[in-house]
Amino acid sequence: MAGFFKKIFSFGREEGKAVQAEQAAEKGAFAHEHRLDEDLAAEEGVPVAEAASSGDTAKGVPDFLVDEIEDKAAEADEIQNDAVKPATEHPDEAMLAPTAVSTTRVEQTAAPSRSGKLRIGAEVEEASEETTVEETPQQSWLQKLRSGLSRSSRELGNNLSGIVSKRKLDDDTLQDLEDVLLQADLGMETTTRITDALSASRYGRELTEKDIRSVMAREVGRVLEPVAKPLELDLSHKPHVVLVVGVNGTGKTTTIGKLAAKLTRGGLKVTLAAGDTFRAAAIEQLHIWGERTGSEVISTKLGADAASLAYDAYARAKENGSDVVIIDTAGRLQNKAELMAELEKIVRVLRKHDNALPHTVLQTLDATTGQNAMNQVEIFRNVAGVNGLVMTKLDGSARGGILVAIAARHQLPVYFIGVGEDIDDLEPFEADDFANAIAGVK
Ligand SMILES: Nc1nc2c(ncn2[C@@H]2O[C@H](COP(=O)(O)OP(=O)(O)OP(=O)(O)O)[C@@H](O)[C@H]2O)c(=O)[nH]1
Repeated sequence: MAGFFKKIFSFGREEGKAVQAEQAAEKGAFAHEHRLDEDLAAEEGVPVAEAASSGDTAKGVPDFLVDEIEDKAAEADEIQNDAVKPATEHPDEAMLAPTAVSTTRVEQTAAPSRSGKLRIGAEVEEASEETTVEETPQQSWLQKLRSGLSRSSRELGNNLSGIVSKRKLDDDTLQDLEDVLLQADLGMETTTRITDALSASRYGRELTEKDIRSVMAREVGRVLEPVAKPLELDLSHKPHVVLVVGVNGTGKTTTIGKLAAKLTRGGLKVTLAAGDTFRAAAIEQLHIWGERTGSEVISTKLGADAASLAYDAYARAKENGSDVVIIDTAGRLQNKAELMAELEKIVRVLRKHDNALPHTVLQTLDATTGQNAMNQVEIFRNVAGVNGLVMTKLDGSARGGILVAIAARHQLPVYFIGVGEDIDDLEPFEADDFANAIAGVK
């Protein structure tokens, strides 16, 4: 037995150990029957030219992505056992009429009232609450990140050793290096930064793999540093509304659960809205997260209007005094145009309450999908006004280079990374740790 101090308002990586025993018991409760190995994001390399010839039906959405999501929706429909009904289209007035909303009410321990701005990921307060939870040896999040990114780093190493063996840095070496860095999904901007920095300091001199890795870590760190920001919740407009969007299977619901756990442990009152009305399992999954985190869950029947549910959830969260309401959304509908229309509608309808809603639009990206994640950001940013990212599955066979390319292109804050399926596996994003892991620098 080992006692330790539980940090109540830290929202960081230290707290959370106190629920390990509970997690262990609950682990496995999630069937994950909807694991989407073949989600849209896995389909990489769709030629833009080929796709450009198809019709575009959603505002600001490249045609090839319309096709991709439509294809995935068709595939998913075949394998899905859920009895899916089409989302009903309501005129706005009808939509705002009361709907059959169900809630899971959960006993919450009395939480201190919070106000002002809170940074999620930073320590806010520490309490000396002794716990008696057995500490089980666990991989640290950094180990998980490193092992997740080891594939990227190992591939890079193999390619680099071919380039640098007994060669002085010349134009050919720089060209080879550029190819290797682009293959690692780092994107042209960051690749050029790295080759320019090496050229400036080592042109004509012998170059080792270690030299390249250390310049790479430094330059990637510089690209990531501006986007590594903690999520800020402004509780002056209680509840702070977080809309979570992303392609199916990228980890929206799981991330919502993990985030709710951080917030409730920090003394905040959270309401969850099951806005993925397309899939019964998603609604069920959110209810389980609600129970685990002591959050009230607002849901409705399968196939019901998601915008209406979001509208009702906000009203309920205001009524129940929530600090934060987190809204799940579908990652897939019958087709891509519908998905985009639904997201636009959720935003439009939420704004009937308050034009500033939603305050935060988080997009989840699956780190194992590589280049396609860039396309996903382009789409969801246009349609849903994404203003922050979470990269999930960095513990898996991650292809983390794309996060660097996305940071360089979009400069959207990366609030968290997902490093596992457990409740504690959501970590604040830290630029240097990530840069070192991807460059394979200790
Ligand atoms: N290894 C790992 N798995 C994760 C992580 N985040 C989510 N997952 C898993 O990824 C799968 C999909 O996660 P969900 O949260 O259901 O994804 P979603 O985006 O809500 O999917 P839809 O409801 O289909 O739109 C589940 O099996 C999760 O447990 C992570 O950081 N690491």
